[in-house]
Amino acid sequence: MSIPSTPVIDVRGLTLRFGSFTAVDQVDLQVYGGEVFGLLGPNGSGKTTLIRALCGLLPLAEGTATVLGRDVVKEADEVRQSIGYMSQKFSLYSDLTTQENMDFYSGIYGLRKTEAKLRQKELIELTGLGPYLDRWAGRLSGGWKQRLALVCALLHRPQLVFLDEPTAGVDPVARRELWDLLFQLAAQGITLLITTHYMDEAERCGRVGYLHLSKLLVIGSPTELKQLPEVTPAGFRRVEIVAPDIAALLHVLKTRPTVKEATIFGQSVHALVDVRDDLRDLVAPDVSIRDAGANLEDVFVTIARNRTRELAQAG
Ligand SMILES: Nc1ncnc2c1ncn2[C@@H]1O[C@H](COP(=O)(O)OP(=O)(O)OP(=O)(O)O)[C@@H](O)[C@H]1O
Repeated sequence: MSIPSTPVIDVRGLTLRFGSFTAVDQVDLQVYGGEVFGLLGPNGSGKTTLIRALCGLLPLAEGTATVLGRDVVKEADEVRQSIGYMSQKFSLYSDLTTQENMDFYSGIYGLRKTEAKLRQKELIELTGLGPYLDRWAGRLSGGWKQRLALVCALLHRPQLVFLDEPTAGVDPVARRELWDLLFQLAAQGITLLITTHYMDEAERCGRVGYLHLSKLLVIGSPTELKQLPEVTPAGFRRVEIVAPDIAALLHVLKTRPTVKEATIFGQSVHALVDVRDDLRDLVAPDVSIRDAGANLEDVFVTIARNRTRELAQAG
C-alpha cells in the first residue's frame, strides 16, 4: 500500500486523564486512508478512552488530535458527524426492530427520507440483514446484532469508522463474516480503527498498535512486529514442541535454565530457547520439535515485559 502524506487520524503527544489517573499517556499515532488499523492491549490499557477522545467525546489533558483533518476538541461536533462509531456496549434499541433501529439512526444523522432509504438498501444488501428487518434487535443473534450496529454506524457514509471490540462474544463463523464485511468497506477506501483481544483478528490488520498501561508501546504491520530483534533476541531461537503431555513438558521447559519463555498453544508448547541448547534429550518418537517464528502474542508479551522491566529499573 502506498501511504498518502495526510493522515486520517493524527495524534501527537496525546494524554487523557480522569482526575489524577492517566488513562492515555503521551500517545503518537497516525492512521492513513483505507487502512485497517488494529488497536490491542490488555483490559484497562486505554483503548476505549483513546477512541472516545478521537470521537470528540473527552477533553484532552495534553497533546493534539485531528481526525479527517478536524480538531477533536475545537471541531468536536463536525468530528462526530463525520465519523462512524460502533461502541463496545450494545448501542441499539432492543425493543425496536432492525428497520426501526435503522430509521432511528438515519434520523439522528439527519438523513432525508429518500437518502436514508437508498443508503439503508445498500447496507442491507452489503450485510444480508434483509430477512431480519422485522425482528426486534434484542432477539437477533450476536453476529446479526453486530451487523445491525455496523449498519447504523455507516448510514451517514463516514470515511472513518471506529469499532470497539466489534466481535466480542460473537461466534467464529460470524466473526469471520464480519471481517469479510470490514474488508469490503476498506476496499471502498473507508479507514477502520478496530480494537480487539483476538490475535487472529490482529493478524488481519494492515498495521497494529499495542497499548499497555496507557502507553502505546509499538506500532507496525504484523510481519514487521514479529521480526523485531527484541522479540527474538540474538542467541535465542523460538521452537514449537508437540508432545502427548504438554503440561508436563511445560513444567520441564519452565525449569530449564536455557529456556527464557515457554507457553502452551493448543496441543504444543512454544518456547524461546538458547541456541546452544539443541533440546536433544527431549526428542522421542511421539515428540516433535521444530523452529517456529514469533507470533503476535509473543511480540506483545515480550515488549510489555521488557518495557515494564525498563520502567522498574529507571524508577
Ligand atoms: N469515565 C471514567 N472515569 C474514570 N476512570 C475511567 C473512566 N473511563 C475509563 N476509566 C479508566 O481508564 C482506564 C482505561 O479504560 P479503557 O476502557 O480505555 O480501557 P480498555 O483498554 O478499553 O479496556 P477493555 O479492553 O477492558 O475495554 C481504566 O483503568 C478505566 O477504569
